[in-house]
Amino acid sequence: MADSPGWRLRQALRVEKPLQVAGAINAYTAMMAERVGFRALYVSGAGVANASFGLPDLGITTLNDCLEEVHRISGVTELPLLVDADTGFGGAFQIARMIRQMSRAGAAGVHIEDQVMAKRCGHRPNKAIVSKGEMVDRIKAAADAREDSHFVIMARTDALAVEGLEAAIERACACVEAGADMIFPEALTSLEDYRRFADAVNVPVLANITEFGKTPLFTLEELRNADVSLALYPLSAFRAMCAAALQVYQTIRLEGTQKNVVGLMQTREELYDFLQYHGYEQKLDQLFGAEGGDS
Ligand SMILES: C[C@](O)(C(=O)O)[C@H](CC(=O)O)C(=O)O
Ligand SMILES: [Mg+2]
Repeated sequence: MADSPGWRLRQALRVEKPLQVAGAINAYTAMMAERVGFRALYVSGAGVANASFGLPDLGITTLNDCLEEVHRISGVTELPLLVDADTGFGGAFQIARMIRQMSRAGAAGVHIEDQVMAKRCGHRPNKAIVSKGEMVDRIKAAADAREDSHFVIMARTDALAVEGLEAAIERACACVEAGADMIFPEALTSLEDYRRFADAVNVPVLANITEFGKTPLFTLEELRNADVSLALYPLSAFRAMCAAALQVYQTIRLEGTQKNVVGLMQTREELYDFLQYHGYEQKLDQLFGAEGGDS
């Protein structure tokens, strides 16, 4: 399908390398990320769990929880959305159903990982992974379920921490063979390892540049030199929003006024600009006349 979200994600990879993929914790931040020029957005599994449900990223949230975010975000942006589908949310038929529902909700692609269903954050210790065979089956089920051939199936492997580099690369290659369009090697620690993956798999490789994890905050230039095709910032804006929110709450509580933290805030004018508030207002006036409301 020309001009489907999947097609747009593949196009974006052609114009930008590494393609910067910005985590959007909700519909409004997606609009801001689009406005500053990102060409692709990300719906983080950790983000859905943490921000929408106040839960840790331990495989507790469901496909529907995630789909709801995808719906909301795809409703306000034309940018292609890469979505974190964790372990696929079930067995082969559930993975197939997940792919169709993600696609219908407006996703451009998903990544599915090889952790066991009771998953952990990729940058935490004691991860357990399924066998290579089981992971390959997840990818086969996903690739087979596509209704739009451009919809992107990205295989994420968490195997580095469990089985080492060679085994992780072998898994990634098996996933490509099974139909994965792109590879997400999780929690790598060196540029050299990214290069090894990129050389071996021959499909685009994503680097997850998440803060406070195992992967150093490599620059775009460094990633480009390691032949990385996508640079992901899954929770960067969310972490900053949380720190600012905490500061505002603490200040109001302690000082009895928010005067000292107003500088941290986005103004009403900026908010309305991103939302195109005045355009809506004009529409109202045009439809129903200008009298009657507050300004
Ligand atoms: C990319 C990730 O899967 C996510 O859900 O955003 C997380 C990010 C994080 O916890 O920093 C992961 O790397 O497991
Ligand atoms: Mg995740």
